[in-house]
Parts: sequence; structure tokens; C-alpha cells
Amino acid sequence: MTSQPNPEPHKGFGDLGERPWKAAGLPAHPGADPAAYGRSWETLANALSGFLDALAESVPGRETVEALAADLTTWSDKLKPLASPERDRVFGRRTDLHGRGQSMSPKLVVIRSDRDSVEGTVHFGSYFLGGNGAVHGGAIPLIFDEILGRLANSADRPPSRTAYLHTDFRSITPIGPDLSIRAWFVSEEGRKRILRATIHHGDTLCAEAEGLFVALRPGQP
Ligand SMILES: CCCCCCCCCCCC(=O)SCCNC(=O)CCNC(=O)[C@H](O)C(C)(C)COP(=O)(O)OP(=O)(O)OC[C@H]1O[C@@H](n2cnc3c(N)ncnc32)[C@H](O)[C@@H]1OP(=O)(O)O
Repeated sequence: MTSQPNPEPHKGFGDLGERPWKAAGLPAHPGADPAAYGRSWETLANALSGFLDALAESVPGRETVEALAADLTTWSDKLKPLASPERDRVFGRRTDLHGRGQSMSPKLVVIRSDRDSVEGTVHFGSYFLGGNGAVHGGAIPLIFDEILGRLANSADRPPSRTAYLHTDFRSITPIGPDLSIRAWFVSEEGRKRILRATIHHGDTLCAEAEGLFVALRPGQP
């Protein structure tokens, strides 16, 4: 590490969600307030992920496929009139929940975190299957970007974006079991933050990554 230790207490790996808005002087979006939804958004996100896994695993008959498509269309039609600006949305913004209340990337459960590192578990369901029991090679950088990006922007650091994300696939990453995931800062110099991460299945290294995150200038999207 080349950065100086931060004398402020760590505010938690999940504190990223509100800070960009607060820094811009904007009110926190109401959907990110856990009190607004209680556990109902978590239940919805789990149901959505479970649905995608069940769909990926199943071989339904034609009638079931048609009924499912009709049900999904009904729900899309109900939700479309409720569309809101990005900063008011809830999906992926509940940083108090494992998986941020979204279904795009696999659920990350944080077990321990501090200013410069985070450890947890990740579970890839059948939705993330590439083939022959192995996770899709695009889903692995997805979870690396998630954990590295959140760590890169944690603990009162100004927001940054991924400039590069290099992933090495060391052995297959299995669908199904809970896997260990770890991320840590390598260096922090000026606007440039270099971080690394690993995914292990037991003692087996499945994949590792290095990312460069560049702090955004004021007004940079
Ligand atoms: C809300 C709920 C929670 C949400 C929680 C979500 C968690 C996930 C977060 C994921 C974050 C993302 O995926 S973000 C989405 C994916 N990323 C992007 O879309 C970024 C697109 N690229 C850009 O916007 C830009 O290229 C930037 C911001 C990365 C950099 O542009 P810039 O600001 O003009 O800076 P620039 O001068 O080019 O570079 C600054 C320094 O970095 C170096 N540098 C820049 N790019 C590279 C590179 N690829 N490889 C090597 N070095 C590089 C330069 O040489 C320079 O070094 P020196 O000369 O100073 O030494």
C-alpha cells in the first residue's frame, strides 16, 4: 500500500450507494431507504434470482412457456408506467442487502471488510452457467468488477470507474457451491487505484483479477 492510513473509522463496504448523491448535494433516493421497503425488496430480489435459476434448469412444456411469457408480460406492463429516473430507482441500490437487491450479478455475501480489503462468499446459480458445470467466462469478471468497484469506492473515497479489468481463469469456477471471494488494494496513487481479487473453491484458485480504477474528475459521468 502506498496510501496513508485513514484515521476515520471504516463506514462499511456497503456505504457506496448514497455518497455520490450526497456529494452532489442531492437528496438520497427514497427507494434506497431500507425503512421504505423493509425486507420486501430483499424477498423480491431473491425471488427474481431464484426464478432465473429455475428457468435455466427447467425444460417446461409449451403450455407452461406460453403461460409464463403471458405472466411476465403482464408484470412488465404493470411496471412500465412506474419507470423513474436512475437516481430514484431501487434495483441494485440497496447496499444494505447482500447482492444489492439486484439480479444482474451473483449474490455477494460480505463476511469481513475494512478500508482496504473485503472477504466474502459468492454463489453462482444455474443462470450463470457457461457449460459443463462451469460458470460463464463473462460472469466472472462481472463479480470481480462488482467487488473491486465497491471496494475502490468505499470509505469516503471519491467515486471512480473501472479503466481496465484483467481476469485470469485458473481452473473452472463451479456452478452451485459457495465460493470464497477476496479483494484488496494494491496501491493508491493520485487518481489511480489498483486492486486485486481472487475466487477460490476450497483450496483451489478458480480465477483472479487485477483492476485499475480511476477517480472521476468533477462533472465526469
Ligand atoms: C449505487 C449502488 C452501488 C453500485 C456499485 C457498483 C459496483 C460496481 C462498480 C463498477 C464500476 C464500473 O464498472 S464503471 C463502468 C466501466 N468503466 C467505464 O465505463 C469507464 C470508461 N472509461 C472512462 O470513463 C475513462 O477512460 C476513465 C474515467 C477510466 C479515465 O479517463 P480520464 O478521467 O480522462 O483519465 P485519463 O487521463 O485517461 O487516465 C488517468 C490515468 O489513468 C491511466 N489509465 C487510464 N485508463 C487506463 C488503462 N485502460 N490502462 C492503463 N492505464 C490507464 C492513464 O494513463 C492516466 O495515468 P497517468 O498519466 O496519470 O499516470
